[in-house]
Amino acid sequence: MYRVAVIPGDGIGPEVIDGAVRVLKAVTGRVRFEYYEGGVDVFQECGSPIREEDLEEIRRSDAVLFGATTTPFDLPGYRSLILTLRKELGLYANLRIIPDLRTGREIVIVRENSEGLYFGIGAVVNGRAVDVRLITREGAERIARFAVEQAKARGSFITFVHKANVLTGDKFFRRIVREVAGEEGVEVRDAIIDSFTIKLVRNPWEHGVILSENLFGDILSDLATVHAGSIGIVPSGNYGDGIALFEPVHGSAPDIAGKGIANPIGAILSGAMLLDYLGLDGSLIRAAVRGYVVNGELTPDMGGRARTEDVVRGIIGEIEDLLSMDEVWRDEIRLSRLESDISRMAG
Ligand SMILES: NC(=O)c1ccc[n+]([C@@H]2O[C@H](COP(=O)([O-])OP(=O)(O)OC[C@H]3O[C@@H](n4cnc5c(N)ncnc54)[C@H](O)[C@@H]3O)[C@@H](O)[C@H]2O)c1
Ligand SMILES: CC(C)[C@H](C(=O)O)[C@@H](O)C(=O)O
Ligand SMILES: [Mg+2]
Repeated sequence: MYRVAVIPGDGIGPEVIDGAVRVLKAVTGRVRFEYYEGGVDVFQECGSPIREEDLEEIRRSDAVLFGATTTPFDLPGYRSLILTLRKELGLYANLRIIPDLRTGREIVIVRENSEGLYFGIGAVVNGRAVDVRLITREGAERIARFAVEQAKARGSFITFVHKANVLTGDKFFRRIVREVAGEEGVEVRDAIIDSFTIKLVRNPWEHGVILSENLFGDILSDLATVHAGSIGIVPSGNYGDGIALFEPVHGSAPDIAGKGIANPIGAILSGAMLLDYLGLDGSLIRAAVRGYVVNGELTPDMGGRARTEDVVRGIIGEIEDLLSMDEVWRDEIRLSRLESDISRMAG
């Protein structure tokens, strides 16, 4: 039995995580879910966005499923819960997979998740504000290795997106990426961040594994979601050398929170990534999602009138249909919907 720490968060976080957990329970009985609070309310109670005793328990879990929390712009001393968890759990690699659910194509983004402008050295002194953009050799090497493994698993290459024509840190980062990839025989293509945004908008599927520094990856991954049809369907995995955390790329969406219309698919596909990480099989969830998207009613962010609950029930229904089929026919259906999984398995 695996133990998964669930942190729903606030806004639409609880709404979409509820659906993701129900879908996970529909495909496996091998996961036990433990729930934890986190965010501004906990901060106001104890001065941290997550209680220390809860963090200790989370550290001992097999994986984390995270919703989203709202980050106030100006709450003195507050640091976003997701940034706190990435730091405390050592999650230095952020894998964001933007799916075209109708064709199986994917935009794969590997975002460095621990350094850059997020390292957290910032101050305002005598009317001057400064934020340090830190790139370390250790940080650059480990994310380069992560991207190399992703590229090799896909028989692909790396597009390193940077501003090395201006920034010292990116000149340094670029040299290390090329060193590491060269040792493994993986091709690295250069892309300069400003002009690359045009390529990502116009020609999104041909960039192999997109690797970039933290803030660039944050921006590129939201931009890329337009090619999925909605930010609401994009999953992600935060990985380190131990535990991993899975979350939809979107945020707490205060503008639609409580309306029952949040798209749960990003959280559900994050659950599929979590099963893969545990060594279980996430592909049944992906097949069910793709089956539902082709035939079912979608939420308003994708032009439909469905409610969150309709989509969750529809995907669970797809899972039940797949599970009711005999093994051969189920695999036929499952694999026919999962070109990207097949190509990944084929290496
Ligand atoms: N992992 C996290 O905790 C996380 C990630 C991103 C943003 N945030 C926080 O969320 C808050 C809002 O941020 P934002 O507005 O920039 O980004 P957001 O992703 O919350 O919302 C952007 C837009 O996309 C829509 N949207 C997002 N997810 C959706 C879904 N599942 N279904 C349907 N529509 C969806 C929203 O309604 C909104 O119009 C901020 O406080 C931000 O800090 C948290
Ligand atoms: C909420 C915010 C701190 C976070 C980030 O900037 O990484 C979010 O935008 C994300 O993409 O996970
Ligand atoms: Mg972001």
